[in-house]
Amino acid sequence: MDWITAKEYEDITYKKCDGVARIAFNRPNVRNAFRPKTTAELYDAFYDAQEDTSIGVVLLSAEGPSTKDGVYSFCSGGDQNARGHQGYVGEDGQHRLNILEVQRLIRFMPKVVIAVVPGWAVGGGHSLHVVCDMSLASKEHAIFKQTDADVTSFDGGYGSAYLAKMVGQKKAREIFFLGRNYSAQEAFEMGMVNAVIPHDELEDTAFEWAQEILGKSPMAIKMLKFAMNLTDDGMVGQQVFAGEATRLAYMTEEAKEGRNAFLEKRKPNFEKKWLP
Ligand SMILES: CC(C)(COP(=O)(O)OP(=O)(O)OC[C@H]1O[C@@H](n2cnc3c(N)ncnc32)[C@H](O)[C@@H]1OP(=O)(O)O)[C@@H](O)C(=O)NCCC(=O)NCCSC(=O)CCC(=O)c1ccccc1C(=O)O
Repeated sequence: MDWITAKEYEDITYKKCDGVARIAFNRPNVRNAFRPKTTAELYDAFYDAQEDTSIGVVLLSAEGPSTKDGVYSFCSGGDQNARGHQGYVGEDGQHRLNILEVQRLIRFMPKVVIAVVPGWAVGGGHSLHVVCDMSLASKEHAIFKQTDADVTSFDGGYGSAYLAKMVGQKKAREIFFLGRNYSAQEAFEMGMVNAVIPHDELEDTAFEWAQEILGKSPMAIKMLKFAMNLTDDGMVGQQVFAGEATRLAYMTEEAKEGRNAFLEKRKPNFEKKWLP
């Protein structure tokens, strides 16, 4: 693959190649924990990928391993060193909880987002893989773990409630209440990982999955993602789906007549096309 750096950041890497964007955590020595700078950079890169019409699939991955001990990680959640009294403290001294904005962008963007999990996926890092459309995990190194209840944190949205839709209520409660480690194979058997891949093939496989998706109809993929989100996302899910339906309606002759009639200050002529 001929990855081209799309933008330079401090806490993440951001590259593009053949319709695929790869956004990767780049703090491997702290198991890719995120601080406010990281979440701001993630949001910026995801937004760029959303707006780039040449991009259809985004891989959320991670650089590594740690130069300290050779351990691989996807993300270990919020950086506990940056955690202050009311959130995570950025360089400007403000306390923020803005990983949830990143989650919403992943959830609502009209492109497929695949979590590529090379190692630890823990706490808020676990929630991030849950909110992605699909997850691929390293056979040898991926470990899934929820530590929220150890550090008085609780992702009460996609990280837990949506996880429960995925793996079932009893299993989701076990994951959160006991905080155990689960292998890639166990995560696959629970239904929260799509495939277990030999570590050396993980990134190539993710790229191949992305290329398969890119061969499909962009409109159909987008509408399918939004349709599958809809029932779990309530009125916002309906809004996102209906927004795309409105775009489709705009493309009809009927919509053009409505717009033209307004601009020409006349009554619209909809030609009585009430389809059965
Ligand atoms: C991930 C571990 C299980 C890995 O264990 P191990 O392999 O033994 O490595 P360690 O020796 O523990 O770690 C190596 C090195 O990394 C540092 N480190 C690891 N994780 C973090 C972290 N999260 N923050 C800061 N530093 C970290 C560790 O200190 C070591 O450093 P050395 O200097 O080398 O000693 C294990 O590391 C582990 O359990 N990590 C902590 C996992 C955790 O509890 N994460 C936080 C969960 S809460 C969360 O993620 C916030 C969620 C959230 O963001 C949110 C939720 C709801 C609403 C809003 C928000 C929001 O926006 O904030």
